Amino acid sequence: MAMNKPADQGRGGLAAPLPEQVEVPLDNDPQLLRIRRIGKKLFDVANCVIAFGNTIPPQLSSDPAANGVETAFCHDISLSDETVVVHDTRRHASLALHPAVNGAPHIRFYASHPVYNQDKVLVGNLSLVDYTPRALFRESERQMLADLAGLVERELELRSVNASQLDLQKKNKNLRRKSLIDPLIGTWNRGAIMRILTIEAIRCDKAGLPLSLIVADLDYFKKINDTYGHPAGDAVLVKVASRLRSCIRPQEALGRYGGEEFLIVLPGASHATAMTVAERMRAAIAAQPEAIGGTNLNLTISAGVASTDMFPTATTEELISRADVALYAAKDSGRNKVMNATPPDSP
Ligand SMILES: Nc1nc2c(ncn2[C@@H]2O[C@H](COP(=O)(O)OP(=O)(O)OP(=O)(O)O)[C@@H](O)[C@H]2O)c(=O)[nH]1
Repeated sequence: MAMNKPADQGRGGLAAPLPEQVEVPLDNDPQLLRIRRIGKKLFDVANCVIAFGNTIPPQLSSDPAANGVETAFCHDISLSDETVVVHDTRRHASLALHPAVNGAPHIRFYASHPVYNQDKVLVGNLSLVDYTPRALFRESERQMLADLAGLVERELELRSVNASQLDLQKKNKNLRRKSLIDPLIGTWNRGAIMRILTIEAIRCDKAGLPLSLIVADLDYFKKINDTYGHPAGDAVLVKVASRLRSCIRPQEALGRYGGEEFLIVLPGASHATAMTVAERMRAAIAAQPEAIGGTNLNLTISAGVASTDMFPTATTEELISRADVALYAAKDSGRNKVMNATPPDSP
């Protein structure tokens, strides 16, 4: 019997402890199944098994190329960092005692080659199993077995690269999201809402649709801060943002334009529609007091509305400043009001 290294330990008696966190593929990974099928055909053996250090052996695999008993047998043998060839298992000290050797399906031949991950950590073995002993396992066959194990390693590497890429994409997405969202109230921040306004203005212009915007501002907010403290003021901003958000549709956007000033972009909305939305917002805030830190606070907003159907040639900046003028008119006329920006000669 020629053998490079005795496969004489059960899974519980590994010579070297397995790394805890080794990424291992699933047993029914299609790429690995393909490699196993090639191995089976190439070496004309009963089975080609890829056993990973920390996977549970699939006793009943759905894979037609796999045989549960042989797979379990290969999982029972400790990982080896060298090529192992057992020409006849009946003559091997410990394998001869294995139930799959001294009983059905009477495994007689076993060969394996180590599989490393990209960190050069031993993670598994690619093994061949057959029912008849083999007198010979040539050097060229050892080389082919090593090449096959190399294909498995390549798969692991690809898998790891894909996972890192996905992770990076996720992180980028989160970072991008963070750069667009106001950290306190969770609406678009000023930069993001301005970008949305620019994009929507171009889109509506091309489509021949109107575009409206609302600038809404909390009334007497300084008094809330002064009376109840800045954290209470922050809580008010969060609640108000939530009520405003409930008044708009998904294709409309709410952003924090300044401290307690909100910009709402309404693509496709006419001036009349925008006035209705702004009035709905005003009513939603004034409808009932907000409980902040055990105190019921009566809140109101004032709002100014400007639309391209009233100012067809206005730039987005001009529209905002028109809405701002209307907002201050609403403040001047007593607050808790909505005012519209109209051209000087309109009724
Ligand atoms: N708590 C809190 N306060 C803020 C924040 N940003 C701005 N403010 C405060 O908002 C207040 C705005 O005050 P003013 O501009 O006088 O407005 P106002 O008191 O609402 O008065 P009117 O708008 O005229 O009704 C200031 O006290 C700012 O410090 C914030 O993020 N959190």
